[in-house]
Amino acid sequence: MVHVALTIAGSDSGGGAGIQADLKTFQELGVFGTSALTAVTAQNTYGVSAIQSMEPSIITAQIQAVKEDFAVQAVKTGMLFSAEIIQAVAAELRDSGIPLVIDPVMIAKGGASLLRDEAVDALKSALIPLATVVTPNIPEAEVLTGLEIKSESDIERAAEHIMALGAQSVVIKGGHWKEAPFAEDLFVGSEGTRFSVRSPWVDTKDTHGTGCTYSAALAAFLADGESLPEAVISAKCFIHAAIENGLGIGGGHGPTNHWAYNRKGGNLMEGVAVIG
Ligand SMILES: Nc1ncnc2c1ncn2[C@@H]1O[C@H](COP(=O)(O)OP(=O)(O)OP(=O)(O)O)[C@@H](O)[C@H]1O
Ligand SMILES: Cc1ncc(COP(=O)(O)O)c(N)n1
Repeated sequence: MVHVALTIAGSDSGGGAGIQADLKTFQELGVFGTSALTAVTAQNTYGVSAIQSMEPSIITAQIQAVKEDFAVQAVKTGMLFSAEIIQAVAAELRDSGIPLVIDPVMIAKGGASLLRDEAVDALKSALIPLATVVTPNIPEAEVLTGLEIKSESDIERAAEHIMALGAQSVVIKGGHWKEAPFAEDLFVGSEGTRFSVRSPWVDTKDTHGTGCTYSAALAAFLADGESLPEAVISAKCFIHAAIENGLGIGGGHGPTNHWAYNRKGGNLMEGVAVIG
């Protein structure tokens, strides 16, 4: 049976992040990708030059159209931009019973804001409580928790804080913590499940869309029936292969390689280790 996943996210004209990255990832992982577009960005590997968000009503209509026709097995959210959009998305996902990956996208690599400041409260109160898993990077975890993250114990404290907002589990991604010996993500789940997944650092500027690609892979592996801890490990393998085999296109922060995982045979743990 073909599994179906839904991404609710913004468009990146440059194709490396956003809904484009999500659909490429779903496709590579054999999951049928559907989408609800929240915003259009004019964007390339140098940055974002314009943003136009969608009316909440057309976002609601897209989600309903997909849900009415398909048995959606996992949903991921990316760029949501405003409190109104977050409320509209939350209304459609509440009580849906579908595993939900929330990537709390806030700032694009070039510095553009993809979430209005006043929308952070809505994210925390309306959407995060619905999450199967929330996947902040370290700056996003700082905004969500109000904590300054400077150490491993700060990362653990931030994870607990996000769980206290009502999320079932959290992955704090370590891609921005360059002083750490590994690119290491911490998973904290219900009933005390806790482990880290690490890979060697890849020395590259081509990391545009890593967060989107990672959370889309996590949703795809969940749609495919993996348990949450399994999907967290598999998604790390997918993103590590994608970063390690960069495409070398674009003059700024280039996209990652969505083909790499399968071209290297899929289901690979190469370089990835689970700790704890
Ligand atoms: N240079 C790198 N080498 C290896 N792994 C990396 C590197 N950069 C990020 N990662 C991994 O990529 C995934 C995404 O992490 P990151 O913290 O970069 O997310 P993000 O900040 O949401 O993405 P972006 O910076 O593109 O917005 C994580 O699994 C992280 O460990
Ligand atoms: C439309 C859109 N959505 C999300 C991101 C962030 O990308 P990421 O955090 O994956 O690099 C982006 N640059 N553009």
